[in-house]
Amino acid sequence: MTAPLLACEGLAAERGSRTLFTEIGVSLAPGEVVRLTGPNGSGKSTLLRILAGLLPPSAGEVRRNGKLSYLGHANGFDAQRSLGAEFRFWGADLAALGRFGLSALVDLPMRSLSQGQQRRAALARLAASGAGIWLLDEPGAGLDDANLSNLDRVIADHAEAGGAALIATHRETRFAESKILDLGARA
Ligand SMILES: Nc1ncnc2c1ncn2[C@@H]1O[C@H](COP(=O)(O)OP(=O)(O)OP(=O)(O)O)[C@@H](O)[C@H]1O
Repeated sequence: MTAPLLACEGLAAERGSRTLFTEIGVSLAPGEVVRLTGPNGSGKSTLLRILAGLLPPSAGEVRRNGKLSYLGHANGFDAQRSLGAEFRFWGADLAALGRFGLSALVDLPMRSLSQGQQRRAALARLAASGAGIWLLDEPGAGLDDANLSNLDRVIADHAEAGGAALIATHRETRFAESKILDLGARA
C-alpha cells in the first residue's frame, strides 16, 4: 500500500476553554482529495492550521510526508510589491499565472488587484509550489463561476499527478472527492 502523504490520529483542539473536536483521524493518500465540512465555528480552519503545523493540537499527532502548502483565508501577499516580484519572492514560476489568467497583471502592485484576482494569484502560487500536500481553507472565496471551474480543474489535475488535498469549503465542488470529513456530524 502507498504511504499516505499526510495522516493524523486522535487529534483534539481547544480554543479558549472550549473543546472544538476530539479524536479526529484522517489520512491523505497520493491522488486523494478530501472535503472538510461543518458549520461556522466547528473548527475547520483550526484543524487545517494544526495539520499545517501552525498550531499545536491539544492531543494527537500529525505525520507529514513531503512538502506541504497551506492557503488560509488571507493570501499573505505584500500589498506594495508587484505580482511578478511576489512570485519571485516566493520562488514561484511566473508561468503558473497563465493558468489563472493573470499574465497581463504581472507588473501591477498587489494592492491594485481585485479580491478575486488576489485569490487567483494565491492559487497560482500554490499550483507553482510543487508541494504534494495542499491544505486549503475556502480556496474559492471571491471567485466567479468561470474561475471556480478552473480551480476545480486545477485540484483534479493535482490529484491526477499524485498530489493530495484537504479542502474546507461550504460550496458544492466538481472535483472528484474521495471522502468527506464533516466536523458538524461529530458535535
Ligand atoms: N485565536 C483564537 N482564540 C480563541 N478562539 C478562537 C481563536 N480562533 C478561533 N477561535 C474559535 O474557535 C472556533 C472554531 O473556529 P474556526 O475558525 O476553526 O471554525 P471554522 O469551522 O473554520 O468556521 P468558519 O466556517 O466560520 O470559517 C470558533 O468558535 C472561534 O471563535
